[in-house]
Amino acid sequence: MAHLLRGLNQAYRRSLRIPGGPVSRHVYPARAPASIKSVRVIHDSSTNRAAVAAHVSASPQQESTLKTPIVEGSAIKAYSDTVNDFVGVPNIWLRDNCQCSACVHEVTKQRLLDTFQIPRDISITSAVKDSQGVKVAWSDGHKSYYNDDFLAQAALKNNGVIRQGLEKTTLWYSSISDNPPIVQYDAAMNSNEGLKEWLSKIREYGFCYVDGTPPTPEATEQLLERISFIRVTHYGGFYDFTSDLASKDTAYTNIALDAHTDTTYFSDPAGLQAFHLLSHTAGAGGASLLVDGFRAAADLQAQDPQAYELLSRVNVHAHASGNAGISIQPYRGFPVLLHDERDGRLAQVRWNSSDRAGIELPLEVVGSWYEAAAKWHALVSAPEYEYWCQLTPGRVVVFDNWRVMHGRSAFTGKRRICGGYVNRDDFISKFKVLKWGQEGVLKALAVG
Ligand SMILES: C[N+](C)(C)CCCC[C@H](N)C(=O)O
Ligand SMILES: O=C(O)CCC(=O)C(=O)O
Repeated sequence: MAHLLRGLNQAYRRSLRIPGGPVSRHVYPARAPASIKSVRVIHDSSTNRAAVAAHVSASPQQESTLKTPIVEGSAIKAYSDTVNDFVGVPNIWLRDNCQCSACVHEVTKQRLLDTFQIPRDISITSAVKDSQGVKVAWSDGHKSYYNDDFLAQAALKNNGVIRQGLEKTTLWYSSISDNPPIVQYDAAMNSNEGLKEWLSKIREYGFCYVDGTPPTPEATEQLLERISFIRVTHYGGFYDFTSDLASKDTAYTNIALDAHTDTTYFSDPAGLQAFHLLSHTAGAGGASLLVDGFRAAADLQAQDPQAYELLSRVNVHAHASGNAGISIQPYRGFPVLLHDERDGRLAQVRWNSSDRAGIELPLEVVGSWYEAAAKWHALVSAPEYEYWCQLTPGRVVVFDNWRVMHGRSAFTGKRRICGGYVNRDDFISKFKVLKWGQEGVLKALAVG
């Protein structure tokens, strides 16, 4: 066995070009980011499991925890949570990120400054600290002002919080059925506060119902457009479908669909997906399935780190080839568990056995991927992970297609569902501007 593992290991590492030792992945960063406020154990009554949810309080470094920058002569220093000390802010970076109206277009927020006209030996001729920030005079004659909270984030690792629109994360099992996240249609439609609450719940739980939605395609489409425009694909834009194979995909049939994420065949899978069951007549079945992929990933990582690593490192290809003249594939393969290279967080689950194409491993070792994938499949198809729900007219489910898998039971009769996809970046954009305001988001651009 040992020689087999060694051989597998060598072939596997060759194929993955992993230098040196094992790469361990974390659903959450190895180090608790400075912003972690609490780790709360949630006792899941139905399975008596202690489900640990690391509550990453994703608000940017609270003002109170941000460390005010230091001015020493003509040097400006920002606090680094890598070295736990203040470090010098490079002049070229600081000059390039001047926010004045000559350097940044006041309306478009785009850089007007020609970065490559900045003298390579640019220096600070004077730096004066006031209660809000630092006034800087440059050797090229330019004058800048930098807010404290801008400089305070400059050398922090976890600045992806705003960029990613990170919210606290609550992982769940099937017992989420006891108390699923719900908002009301009127609130989501009529106020930004209601819209923010809805998106915040999707960010926290990976899905949220919108109850009280008029059972029409028009109302459903308007609801989704509160978030952003609906993504058009080879299925069209806003979809209203039944089991008539109008599009050549098994979604347009009445067979059962195992837990999966959609559009794994796009380089950029849809960010949000929505379903609104408008009617189901003369038949039965067609229950909906949701599974928290981040919950399953956290448990796989704890139970079988090697399987987790394989699924995090081995690229898998996908395709959509049913419609005439179409065979869509991403420009490269992607792992089932895709991590943010910057902070190690699990960023995306890509799981769809129906649409899977090649597995990027030498044929002689491809069995290792199947073994790891079988462990994943065993988790995500276990009753404690499967949240079965029966959609009804008026209850729209919107879920994060990068985290939550979905499926359905087989059905008979005429079943009509409508909904749509929203791009990931458009979803996050809407959420973070609602949460931190345009200014708060703009201030974080230069720091990661
Ligand atoms: C458009 N609508 C949602 C009705 C169907 C899309 C088909 C999804 C495809 N099986 C996939 O897994 O990506
Ligand atoms: O019909 C359903 O309930 C779900 C269909 C589905 O999984 C999909 O469209 O991706």
